[in-house]
Amino acid sequence: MSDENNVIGQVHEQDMIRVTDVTKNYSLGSGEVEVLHGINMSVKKGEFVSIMGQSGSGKTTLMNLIGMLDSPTDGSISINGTEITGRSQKELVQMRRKTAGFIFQQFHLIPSLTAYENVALPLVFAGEKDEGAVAKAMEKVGLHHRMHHRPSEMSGGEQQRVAIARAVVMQPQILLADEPTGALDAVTGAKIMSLLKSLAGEMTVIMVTHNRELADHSDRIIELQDGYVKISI
Ligand SMILES: Nc1ncnc2c1ncn2[C@@H]1O[C@H](COP(=O)(O)OP(=O)(O)OP(=O)(O)O)[C@@H](O)[C@H]1O
Repeated sequence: MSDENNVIGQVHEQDMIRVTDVTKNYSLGSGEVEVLHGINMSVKKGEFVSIMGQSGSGKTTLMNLIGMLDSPTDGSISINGTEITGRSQKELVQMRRKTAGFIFQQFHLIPSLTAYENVALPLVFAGEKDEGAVAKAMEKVGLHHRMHHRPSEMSGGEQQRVAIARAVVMQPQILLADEPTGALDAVTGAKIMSLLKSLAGEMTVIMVTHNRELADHSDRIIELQDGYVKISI
């Protein structure tokens, strides 16, 4: 694939995410395998972008790099104008805490904690106490009436809402969602999509999905194929 096909959008002052010539290799027993082959893309502040592509095309790998959970082998990534490549683990943890919120297909709530306590966790880890922020996040996801329920006492959709509240309680600039509706029925999934859509603008939302219908709710779709950007609509 030519470099031209691999360039998405123009570099722009308002870019929240800028990925430049990013490659990612994983070590595999005898050697290394390259799974991202020079990705170029940018996402504007407040934009809602879906990343699509077949299984193994590199969606989660790219998402983990943007979310500072992993580092590229080569190339550079900047978030809101700040270069994140070449940083120490400690710096990355700090930047991630301030900048990014994550949600996953499985909600990853702590079963023994109430909804309120689950949402408050990032504040606890940051050594902050802000009951107003927890209430505000719960309100944002429409779950202020479920504050004291435990995950087992909530539906899947409600649990994902709690996970979203936890992801946004620190007011991240970017919300990263990996198959956020994969464990939900179609109606519940559509409601979660509306919620994500309502959060975009206030923050930049990146969603990995296999579902084209869901991706159509976003502002733009970036499609990966075998570690290359295939198309951006
Ligand atoms: N830690 C790892 N070590 C070695 N190879 C890996 C590792 N993580 C991912 N890979 C490989 O990298 C490629 C891309 O994986 P990735 O999980 O990013 O794909 P994906 O598009 O998110 O797939 P899916 O839709 O199935 O989740 C795959 O071939 C995978 O086997």
